[in-house]
Amino acid sequence: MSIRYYANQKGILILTARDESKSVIVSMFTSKLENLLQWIKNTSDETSNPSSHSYISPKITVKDVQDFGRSIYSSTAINKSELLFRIPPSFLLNSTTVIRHITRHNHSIKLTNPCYLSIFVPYKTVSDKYTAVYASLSLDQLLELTSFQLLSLYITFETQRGSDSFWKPFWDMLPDLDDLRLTPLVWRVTKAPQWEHLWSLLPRATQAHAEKVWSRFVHDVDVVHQLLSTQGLSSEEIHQYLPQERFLWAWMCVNSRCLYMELPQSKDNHDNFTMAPYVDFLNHACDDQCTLKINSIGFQVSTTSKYAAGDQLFLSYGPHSNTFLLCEYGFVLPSDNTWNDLDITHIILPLLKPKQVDYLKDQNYYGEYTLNANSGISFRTEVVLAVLQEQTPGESRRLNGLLNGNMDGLVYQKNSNTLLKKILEKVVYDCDQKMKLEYNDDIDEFTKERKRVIGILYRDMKLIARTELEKLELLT
Ligand SMILES: C[S@@+](CC[C@H](N)C(=O)[O-])C[C@H]1O[C@@H](n2cnc3c(N)ncnc32)[C@H](O)[C@@H]1O
Repeated sequence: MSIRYYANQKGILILTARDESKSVIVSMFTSKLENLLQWIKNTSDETSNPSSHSYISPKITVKDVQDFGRSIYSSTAINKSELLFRIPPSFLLNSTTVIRHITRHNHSIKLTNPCYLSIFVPYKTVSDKYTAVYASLSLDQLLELTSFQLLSLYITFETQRGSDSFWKPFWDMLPDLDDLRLTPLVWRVTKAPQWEHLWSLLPRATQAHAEKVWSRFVHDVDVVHQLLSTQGLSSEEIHQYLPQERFLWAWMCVNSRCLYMELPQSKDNHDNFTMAPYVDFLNHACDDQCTLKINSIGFQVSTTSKYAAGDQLFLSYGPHSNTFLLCEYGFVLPSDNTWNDLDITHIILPLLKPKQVDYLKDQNYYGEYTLNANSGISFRTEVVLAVLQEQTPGESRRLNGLLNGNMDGLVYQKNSNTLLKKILEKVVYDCDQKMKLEYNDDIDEFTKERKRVIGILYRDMKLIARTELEKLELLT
């Protein structure tokens, strides 16, 4: 249970705590935040020894608000291009720092790469059953894990080490699993009430994305379990060291809070990320409102626009549709997500004849037929609508002209528009049935919320279909 502040329309924060128990929760939040600041040796003077101190602008504050969770607000006006945070490398959680901390417990490993040696680790460390596992792991075994697997394993272990973990102040400010309750992966792993039904209600494209997240998670669980079994742990012990819900929570914290950062020892781009205390309180908005810079003195965030006192500060996590945001982060933008798209692949594929399928596969245009909220139909969609008009597409000069960019495709437009109109009318009809979920009255609060976001996804899809239909009507 966490206390919330409610932002009114002007973004002014109103604390709703009235009774004493709620005030206790508020003061716990404040003291955990202070611990975090103390731990990262915060200074509000950006000139003082930047290589070891974190800088947190004195013009910002963290609040826990409804619908957003912990969020960063300006406490006074902030200009464009002002530095907001600088977190030094030793306080960033990524595969470099984790390997440095883990190998501290294994005296036979000598790290030589300078990227590890500049990381601060406490001289005194407490030994326990978790550090005994660290001590048994070789550097090769650690380097074989993806950053994702390594960080999820480490967070799961370290959070069970309580105050003996160097990172405790950071763990204490991570969200609860309940805060991530809208994520389909979380419903599925925790077997939430009606999860199978909820899963079946998801739009196809969202369901497909949620399946991919599930497969990634299951794969990571398998890899980490296998690693621990090679260290001599029985399967019962593995479940004690890595309780499923705690691992899920750690995995979701990594997934929803990782920021791109190139790391010297990473095997591929997926490993290039870090978690950054305090910076990770920034919520997402479509427009890029902050900019990131990474160098030897750490991870730095500056503003790209002005803020008035009381504004919430945002960072764009990337060009993400609501499907992506829900599956990966556990939230949706209720309106104006310019990256939303409508996937009509499942309606188009059954219309294709074998020769058309072969042609599309040959040309790498098979599947992923979408319309975007802003830019309308994608080129892939335009191509497939043209291919549907060709009996022997491989022999069509006009089709090849369209694909090579030598022809504008006008010759196909009339029939493409007629077919697209029928498809979009079907989408609108289907969405009309499902959008009502946004206003469901399920008696279980969490199920109600989950259904509400599914309803929003259908509303998003209908909006794109209707906008495109209006454009088509103007053309006829
Ligand atoms: C990097 S964290 C941001 C801090 C987070 N609010 C917290 O309480 O710790 C990312 C998480 O914040 C929440 N979040 C981010 N942007 C949001 C938004 N625009 N609306 C609602 N929730 C958002 C989601 O739960 C997401 O998984």
